[in-house]
Amino acid sequence: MSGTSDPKDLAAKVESGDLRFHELEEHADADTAAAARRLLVEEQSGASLDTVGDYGFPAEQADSAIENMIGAIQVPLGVVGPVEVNGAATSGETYLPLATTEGALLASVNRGCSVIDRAGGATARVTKSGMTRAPVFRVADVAEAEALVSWVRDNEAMLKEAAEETTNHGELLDVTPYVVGDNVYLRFRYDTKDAMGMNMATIATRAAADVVEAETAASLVALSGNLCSDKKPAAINAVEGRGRSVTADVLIPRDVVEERLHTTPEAIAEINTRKNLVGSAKAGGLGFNAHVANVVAAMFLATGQDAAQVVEGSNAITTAEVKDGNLYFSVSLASLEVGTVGGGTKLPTQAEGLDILGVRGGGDPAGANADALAECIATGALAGELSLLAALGSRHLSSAHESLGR
Ligand SMILES: CC(C)(COP(=O)([O-])OP(=O)([O-])OC[C@H]1O[C@@H](n2cnc3c(N)ncnc32)[C@H](O)[C@@H]1OP(=O)([O-])[O-])[C@@H](O)C(=O)NCCC(=O)NCCSC(=O)C[C@@](C)(O)CC(=O)[O-]
Ligand SMILES: NC(=O)C1=CN([C@@H]2O[C@H](COP(=O)(O)OP(=O)(O)OC[C@H]3O[C@@H](n4cnc5c(N)ncnc54)[C@H](OP(=O)(O)O)[C@@H]3O)[C@@H](O)[C@H]2O)C=CC1
Repeated sequence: MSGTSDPKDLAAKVESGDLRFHELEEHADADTAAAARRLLVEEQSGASLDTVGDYGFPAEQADSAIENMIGAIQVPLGVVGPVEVNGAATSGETYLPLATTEGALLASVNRGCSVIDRAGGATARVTKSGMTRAPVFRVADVAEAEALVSWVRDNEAMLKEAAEETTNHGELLDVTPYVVGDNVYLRFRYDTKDAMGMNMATIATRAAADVVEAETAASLVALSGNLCSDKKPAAINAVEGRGRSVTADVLIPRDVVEERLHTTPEAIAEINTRKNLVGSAKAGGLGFNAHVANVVAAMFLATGQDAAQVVEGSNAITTAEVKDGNLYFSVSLASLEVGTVGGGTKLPTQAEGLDILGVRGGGDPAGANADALAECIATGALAGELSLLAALGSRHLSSAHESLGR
């Protein structure tokens, strides 16, 4: 990079057609480039961007996270807890970082955490792991489709070798074919360790798709054929999982439910059945829960995850049962796509969010940090479900949002 450190000079060159709006980082440092774009946007829109331009990290550090940068949006960040997470990858008391603009949300999750803590903590486990990419191939007819499926079954090792040549950490776990007429979808599933893995899986699948095209009659139509399925509501993720499948549960003594949540185990179990299970079934929903997306979104923002994948993160089922008079409560997130390396996790504020949980960077063994993050998010989701169902039981939902959320 060489050139000017004057944003006005840069902006003038864009206006005169000498420089392109998206190439300013080639002619100035990233902060100057962002300042020049603000000037251009302010002039065009009449907006004042002083606050957007008042960000607390060098713009250069956001280089791999955004193009056409003009500044940063600041979302308030808070914590709930500390709460005891008894996971396989993490254990002990931890604060959970949540970034949100929804008043009452942290109060609610905090209440849930305090109840979980009084019950001895949440147990959390990742039960399945794998990031998927499913290219679609065109074949001549059903006979050729079947031939491709057979070839894939016989040659998975060849595909694995090609895919894994593109990555030091990723491992191809399996390839599942789906046939629809003359379309063949190959759903590649990878262990992406501590990375969320969508770039890693896409690059590896491209290499494997080249082998499929070279060795069979199939023709690649699109590297993503939507059976992956990324950033869209899809039953395949709810059933088969994507990213981490993670479950958290807790057994809460009756007196804690009554004293801290102002309701009973029976009321929470009934609400869960009639609302989260029957209500969601009637609505044709995929999320048999109350507001898992709230905690997933807030913890995703706080820790640098890809916000669009909250779609999959909300594929969760909440269960509630009265056991010997006490409340057994669980939440199972089928497709939680999380990483502690790569993507937005590299940004300074998000990396500090990961530090609160002690999971920044690669884990030992690789994958352990992303597993721990999944266990923490599942615990937060458990707390949120518990508190909201209790508020519905004690009829405190609207009053809570009158006093805290407006
Ligand atoms: C608001 C509460 C917690 C009050 O509940 P409460 O029991 O009256 O509160 P409290 O004053 O007795 O305090 C109990 C604990 O709550 C926490 N707490 C309490 N206040 C705060 C605060 N200001 N800041 C931080 N933490 C707070 C804190 O842990 C505290 O313990 P302490 O530390 O005092 O021993 C309760 O009424 C509640 O949880 N309401 C539910 C609100 C909620 O869950 N909203 C979620 C968003 S709803 C939505 O977006 C989705 C939806 C609803 O559309 C989905 C659907 O269709 O279901
Ligand atoms: N391409 C696409 O279609 C899509 C991309 N995205 C974006 O993809 C990004 C996330 O992709 P992702 O692949 O996770 O991240 P990156 O593309 O940032 O790659 C992360 C890299 O970190 C390296 N790495 C270092 N230590 C570890 C470790 N302990 N475990 C795993 N990997 C490690 C790996 O290199 P190596 O592979 O050499 O081992 C890995 O490929 C996000 O920015 C997201 O927004 C989102 C959806 C779709």
